Amino acid sequence: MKNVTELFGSMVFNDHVMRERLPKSTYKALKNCINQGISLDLSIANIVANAMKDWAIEKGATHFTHWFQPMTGITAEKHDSFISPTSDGSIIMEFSGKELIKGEPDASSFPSGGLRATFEARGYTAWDPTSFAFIKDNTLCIPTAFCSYGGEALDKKTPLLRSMSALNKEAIRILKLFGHEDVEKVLTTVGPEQEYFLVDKDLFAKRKDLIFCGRTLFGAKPPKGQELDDHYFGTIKPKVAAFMEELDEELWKLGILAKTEHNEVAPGQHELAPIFTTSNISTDHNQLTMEIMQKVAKRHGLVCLLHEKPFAGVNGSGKHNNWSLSTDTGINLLEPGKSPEENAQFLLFLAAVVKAVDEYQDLLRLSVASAGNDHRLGANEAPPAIVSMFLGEELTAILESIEKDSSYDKKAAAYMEIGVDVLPRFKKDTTDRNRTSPFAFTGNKFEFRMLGSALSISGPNVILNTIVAEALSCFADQLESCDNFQATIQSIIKSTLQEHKRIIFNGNNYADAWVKEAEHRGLLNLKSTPDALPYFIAPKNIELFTKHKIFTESEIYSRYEILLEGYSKVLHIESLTMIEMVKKDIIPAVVSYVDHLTQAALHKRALLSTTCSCDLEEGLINELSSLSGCLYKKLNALDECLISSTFANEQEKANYYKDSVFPAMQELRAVADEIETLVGRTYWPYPTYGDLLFSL
Ligand SMILES: NC(=O)CC[C@H](N)C(=O)O
Repeated sequence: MKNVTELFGSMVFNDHVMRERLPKSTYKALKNCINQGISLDLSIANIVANAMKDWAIEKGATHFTHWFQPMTGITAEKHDSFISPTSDGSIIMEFSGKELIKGEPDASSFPSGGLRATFEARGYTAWDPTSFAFIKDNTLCIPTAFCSYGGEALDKKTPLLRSMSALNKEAIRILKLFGHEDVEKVLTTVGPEQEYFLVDKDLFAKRKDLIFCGRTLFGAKPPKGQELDDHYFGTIKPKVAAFMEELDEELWKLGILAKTEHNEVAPGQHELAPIFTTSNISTDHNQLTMEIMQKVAKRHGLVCLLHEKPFAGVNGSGKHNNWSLSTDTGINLLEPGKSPEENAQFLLFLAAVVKAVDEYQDLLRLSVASAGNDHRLGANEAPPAIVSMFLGEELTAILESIEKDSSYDKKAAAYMEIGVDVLPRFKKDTTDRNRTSPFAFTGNKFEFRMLGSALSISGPNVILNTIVAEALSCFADQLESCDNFQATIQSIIKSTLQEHKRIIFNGNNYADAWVKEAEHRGLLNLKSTPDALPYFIAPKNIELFTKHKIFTESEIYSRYEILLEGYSKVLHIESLTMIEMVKKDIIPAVVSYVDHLTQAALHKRALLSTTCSCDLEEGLINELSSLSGCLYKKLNALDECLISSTFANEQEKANYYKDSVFPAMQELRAVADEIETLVGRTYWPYPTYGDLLFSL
């Protein structure tokens, strides 16, 4: 029996360890820097670094690294040992404050989107003391931000921290008006539900598409998929349970709040949900969770697929981002209150989210845009590409009553004397969860469901924090200069509803009627990544980001370029993989099988002359010959698509991949999948969908 309380955080230089190991004054100074966001004095950093090193060495560490999140969407690390030579030929183990605070990795091979000239290859990593250092693979990892020589953010952490501080600033303005003088900080919190697939390692190794692209590029539909709904919450198979047990242990050691695990809807699909924590730590933890899932899976003879749509025809994998706001005094600002005054505050924050989501639906959409997620959105329990909000019937009715100046219900009358007469008291929303909604209110938080499973949660949370900060800032401007606080709140909520209620939709987001209705309401329907990304550089969005100091204009352009480039590159790699699979494996398989059938027919004929029927062989030979002719044509068409012309810019290139390359890939796949259904098992070069999905 493991002692989970002892295990938990045992590899983290957390607050508990700091208090234990640092001199009181150093601890206090460090905490002060963390809380106030000010930089650490070198003399203090030296003491912290030394204590960290001693602690890490005791735990078996030999190296340290600045652990950062470049714009690849994954993490990066460069290990340095603690050794330092002495004059007598031996070594001592050293780690200085300077090494803790700042690193200078060569940044030249990370995507920078033009932010870093090649002659300025250096980048800086700077310690983020709001996220604890930890030990992974005998290396002390120091969470850091990563920026260019000129100071521009080259990573995913820096903008997230900036967005958290923007939201803090604006939320505090509002809270002061409500009399919360004791609140010093408002933090955004996130709990990301991580979905993933597990497949057998040996089967994985036989599929180039899984190896190179993380998803199947071919595969005929198996006789059984998820039709019977028998996998969702089903008994966890022993092999998977053993994986989950070790995964939990590894995550707990790193202080990751792994809480819930279950089988998901698709066969072979699972989910791990942590307890929420501040957005910054949650983002670090989610990156670690994805990394450790993949490592632990290998130790169990499995491969963990984080792709958003590894298999066509069954559910994809998402990462539902449960987002909320809370104060350092412990108030969840998205929790409906018990009194009308509390509800006035709640409804104001809610209105800010409504305004934010409607005004910046383009940014929310593009924050989840990737080649992988394009396959997922709009089907199999994943939300569609049209951003809308689900508030549930009760909350919607309350907001409507405010908008129309009508009483919500009779019970509300009891609270009229308080002066916020149409801001009634109400219970937590109890309506059913709507799985098709991209952005659903779930009682005391919003579940942003559009995120794909492989995505760093940084991007979507940067957007969420920033757009809500902007809405709160508008409200604060009005409230700070008004004469009648309560009347102004009411009018803000009312006008917000009038202007933005088009974004609220509680119905079925999959229905064709919704697509039409959404269009009628003027909502965006950005179906693909290249359709969504240009909104990054829309003037209103540049203004938003620069106003709140989230991104400079050049940082915005760099991200836009990187994302576009990433999209085209993924499709290019997928196309090349398809071509290789068809040429090297699928064609030889069909040819052999047809030859086998031909030989069989010839042998029959030789033995029994014309009396024997060769209908089966002839039928299959004919069918396969015609399909393989078609396959060859589609293969050449895709091949030709890739001998591309030059493009004026990355947008044009991404559009080309979407409009020309992608359809050619789909057409090639369709023919190959049909061929797969006809070719004998021993001839087919790959494990089938049935093998992959039901192997554990
Ligand atoms: N049951 C569920 O929550 C399914 C979610 C779904 N897998 C998605 O892609 O978002």
